[in-house]
Amino acid sequence: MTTTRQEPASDAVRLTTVHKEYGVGDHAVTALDGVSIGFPRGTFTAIMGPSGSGKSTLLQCAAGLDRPTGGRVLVAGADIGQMNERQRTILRRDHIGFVFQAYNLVESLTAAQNVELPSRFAGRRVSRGQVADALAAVGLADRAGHRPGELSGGQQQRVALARALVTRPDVLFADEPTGALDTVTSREVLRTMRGLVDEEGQTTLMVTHDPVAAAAADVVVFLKDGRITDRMSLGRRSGNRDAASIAAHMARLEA
Ligand SMILES: Nc1ncnc2c1ncn2[C@@H]1O[C@H](COP(=O)(O)OP(=O)(O)OP(=O)(O)O)[C@@H](O)[C@H]1O
Repeated sequence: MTTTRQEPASDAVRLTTVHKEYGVGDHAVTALDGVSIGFPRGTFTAIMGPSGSGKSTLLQCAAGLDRPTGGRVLVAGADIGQMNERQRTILRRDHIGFVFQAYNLVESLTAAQNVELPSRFAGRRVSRGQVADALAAVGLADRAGHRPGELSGGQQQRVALARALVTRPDVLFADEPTGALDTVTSREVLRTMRGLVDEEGQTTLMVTHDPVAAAAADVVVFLKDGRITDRMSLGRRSGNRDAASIAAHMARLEA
């Protein structure tokens, strides 16, 4: 594909003047209005913005779950706009991991079986060793045989993380991964996600409403009315101070 040559080598995902409209005519809603941004490999980006600003739409377009109405999305060097539905499904299976607010674990299966099952359904076998490695990477090596009902909310979300990471995806997409968790378990999941970036170089994109969650990232991107308004680089993280600046920035956007 000739388009791949234009992708900077360091970006795992790149959006170029991406537009997304829902509906037509009088009912048309512009969810993304010319968004251009690259997500460098090995970095953790948080996407924030007021309700309806286009965060989930950006995530869905960047992950190949939805198609933009205009512009271009490159994931792992491939142009999503040039792909049919089947090719996008394969791209998601082989290159992308997802975590959502709801863990969506199967209650009757063990943690290890939950990690293994979706890949097998998608036609991609993962070995026992890969499952064990994924559980170890999220700090749950000793919980492989436990069922979801025997795990805390934070541990269940970490099983969902292991499930997303077992195929070693190029990019992990997380939509409000701590939205259903209390402060303590939320911190535990964020620490795990941060560790995966630092130790495994896991490129991660996370949508969140929570400034504390966003402070775990390297960069916070702010959206308003479908446009990127700002980008805050957190450099060496300083926890609460970053969360306070992020919250102040959000308050200005929502004013
Ligand atoms: N399937 C859809 N059909 C029509 N309009 C949609 C659809 N999905 C999103 N929208 C609209 O697109 C805009 C952006 O929505 P999006 O869900 O991306 O925002 P968000 O920032 O994630 O919001 P929230 O924080 O409330 O989840 C909103 O105006 C929303 O109403």
